Amino acid sequence: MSSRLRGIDVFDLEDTQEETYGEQSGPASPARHALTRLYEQDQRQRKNGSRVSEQPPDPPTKGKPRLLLMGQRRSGKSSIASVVFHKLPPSETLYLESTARIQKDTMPSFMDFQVWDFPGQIDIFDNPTFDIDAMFGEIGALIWVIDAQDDYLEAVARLNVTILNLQRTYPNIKIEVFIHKVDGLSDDYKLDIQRDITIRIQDELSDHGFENAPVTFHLTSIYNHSIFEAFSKVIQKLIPRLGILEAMLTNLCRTCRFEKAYLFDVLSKIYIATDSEPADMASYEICSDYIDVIIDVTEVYGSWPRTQRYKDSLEGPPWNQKIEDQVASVSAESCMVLSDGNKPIILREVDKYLALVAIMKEDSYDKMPLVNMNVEVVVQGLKEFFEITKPK
Ligand SMILES: Nc1nc2c(ncn2[C@@H]2O[C@H](COP(=O)(O)OP(=O)(O)OP(=O)(O)O)[C@@H](O)[C@H]2O)c(=O)[nH]1
Repeated sequence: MSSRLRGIDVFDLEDTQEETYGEQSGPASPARHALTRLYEQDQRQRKNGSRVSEQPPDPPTKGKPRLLLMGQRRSGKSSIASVVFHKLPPSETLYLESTARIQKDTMPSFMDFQVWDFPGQIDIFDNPTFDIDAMFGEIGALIWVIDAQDDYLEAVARLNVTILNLQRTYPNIKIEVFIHKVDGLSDDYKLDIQRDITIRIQDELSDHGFENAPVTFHLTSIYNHSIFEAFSKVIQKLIPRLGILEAMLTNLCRTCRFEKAYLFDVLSKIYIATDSEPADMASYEICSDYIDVIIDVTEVYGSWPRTQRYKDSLEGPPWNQKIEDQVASVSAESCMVLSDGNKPIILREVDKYLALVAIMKEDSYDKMPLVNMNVEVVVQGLKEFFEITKPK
């Protein structure tokens, strides 16, 4: 087993005896077990040149996973894509023009997915020029956007036709219904709409013999974090072995006494995993806003590349060690702590796309060196996870 993987051992703040890296003597955590199994499986696979599969994940996709945004005209598809993936301020979506042709966007992110924005007026099943197989063959998820502030009966009817057409040939396609523009609607009204739409879709599907079609509903708006939360849930379904990531974060929270930890895709601010405590909007918002603070600060002050001379002086006497061996985090500049009230927040870059953000409890602050060490160990584990699970 590689030393890096062995480093998945984390150090409990309760037990300050265990402050050195090394073999863990006590019982291993579920995350460690899972990652070890995954690692060994990967080693076997490399040796045999074949895939050894204990629990087969979703069928591998050849290209980049694709998210298709569909729905009626003016339902808000382009606004969603622009706000989430291009940082357009929500108020500026008022000036977006209607989409005339399919917009294909490749998102540079930890999993390099594509977002296709369909014009509302197109009915792909009515139009023989569309190659349905090329479109849906390697799809990650179909996101159907319904304008909750408008009459939605026609949108629901079109969605039903689409699901029925797809279920016969592509039964595994994940269908995500965004009941959108719910800002300004009362909580009771939102839930009434969601219930009504859900019943209409499920009744239609069961009339045609599809009882358990994979359809999920989300209440969304571009004017708050709900759209990011919904995309997070959609993307998480595309991550193979998400449970391992969640177990690693849960373990980190337990050992460092963090209240909540999120693994973020920094560009889109979608969170791709969190610990097992229930995710609440407030903690997501504060962690996501904190990423903005860090990005803004970096934009103002720039990153801080060390000159070779400075590096040589740091690595020389009295330390006589490589910088990487001297600090807990190689990219120490992105490891910062801010205090929000009495709860510090820690952000640690994982790679150029991902960052780990956690809300700490008050009393964990005085054990910062140990916290840093645990975070570093988990970050190395995360890197290893993505190395092993990335499509080959
Ligand atoms: N209140 C509110 N308005 C929204 C929201 N999302 C989008 N809109 C508005 O809805 C209008 C239509 O948005 P678009 O993104 O152009 O809709 P579209 O689905 O791409 O439309 P087509 O390109 O014609 O298919 C714009 O004026 C947006 O500002 C939302 O969450 N809440």
